[in-house]
Amino acid sequence: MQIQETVPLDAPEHCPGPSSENAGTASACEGCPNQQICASAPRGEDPDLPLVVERLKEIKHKILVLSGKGGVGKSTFSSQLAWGLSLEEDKQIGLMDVDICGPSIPRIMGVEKEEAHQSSKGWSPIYVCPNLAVMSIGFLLPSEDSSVIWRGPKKNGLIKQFIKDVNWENLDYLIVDTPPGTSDEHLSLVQFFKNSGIDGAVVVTTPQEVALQDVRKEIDFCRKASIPILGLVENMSGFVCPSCKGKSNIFTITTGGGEALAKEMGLPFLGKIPLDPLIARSCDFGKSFIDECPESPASEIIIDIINKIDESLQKRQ
Ligand SMILES: Nc1ncnc2c1ncn2[C@@H]1O[C@H](COP(=O)(O)OP(=O)(O)OP(=O)(O)O)[C@@H](O)[C@H]1O
Repeated sequence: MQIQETVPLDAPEHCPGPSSENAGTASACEGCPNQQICASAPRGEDPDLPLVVERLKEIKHKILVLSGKGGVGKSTFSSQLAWGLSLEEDKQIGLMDVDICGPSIPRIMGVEKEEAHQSSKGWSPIYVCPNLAVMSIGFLLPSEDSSVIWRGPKKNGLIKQFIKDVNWENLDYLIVDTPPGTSDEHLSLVQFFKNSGIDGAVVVTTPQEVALQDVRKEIDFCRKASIPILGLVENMSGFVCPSCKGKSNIFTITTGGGEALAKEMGLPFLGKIPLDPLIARSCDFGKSFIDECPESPASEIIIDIINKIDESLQKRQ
């Protein structure tokens, strides 16, 4: 199933797409909240697309990390995935944060006080260890507050600049931490990554019913945009008591949680990561949880999920 990737998901019926000749002026545009923006935006295929494709050519595997809801642990999982993949020292890993309104990767990766530097080859990512580089769109924002009111074309322009100008060099894996839901950022990512290929998306949810509902929309978005789904991760799946190690469920699971949803939607279920205060602590201190607490059951589960993702990517080659 292929859709016009540039048509927003909340667009009116018969939306011609923001880059079409009659964007903002067609009869279908009447009453659309984006009409003004579309009417004034540039037309046709983006002339910078070849530059974006050239930049992304150096990256072997590209993985999007998505969630329907905010706060379910998407950035936490993205960071663990990056740390975990970097344990193979001969592999080069990049972690890219495109959450314009709430970039949290710099803090989680312990680089929030760093500044990105520009060279003749573009922006250099920040290395947290020799084979793990991090870059956040937050490093390019003029001020923390200005981004919150940005809409469609301006966000799209910033994401394009970000993808085009960051000099990752040769990467084996690029993990892209996205904002929650299906917003302008996702449409831009699909537009800029489509010609160089996205290997797939990992979708993160909690077992809570409201989170699962939104995940269905995320899965639908991936299917419409022809993004393969590598699998579903259930995060905050029960609480492990630090003293007795007993597990209790925090969210009432009425429809079977992430595992049942994955089965229903015909997707691989990658695993259940428990709520563990030590995961939150590692993130707050910018450390790798799997390095800090290798013996923890949560670490074993995270490593198992990473291995499953890696195996599925190798099979796709
Ligand atoms: N398994 C876990 N155990 C304990 N705390 C967790 C776990 N996963 C995430 N957290 C904590 O939950 C909070 C939200 O996580 P995170 O920022 O990764 O969510 P998110 O989905 O990326 O949010 P947003 O969509 O707003 O960017 C953080 O404080 C994080 O440390």
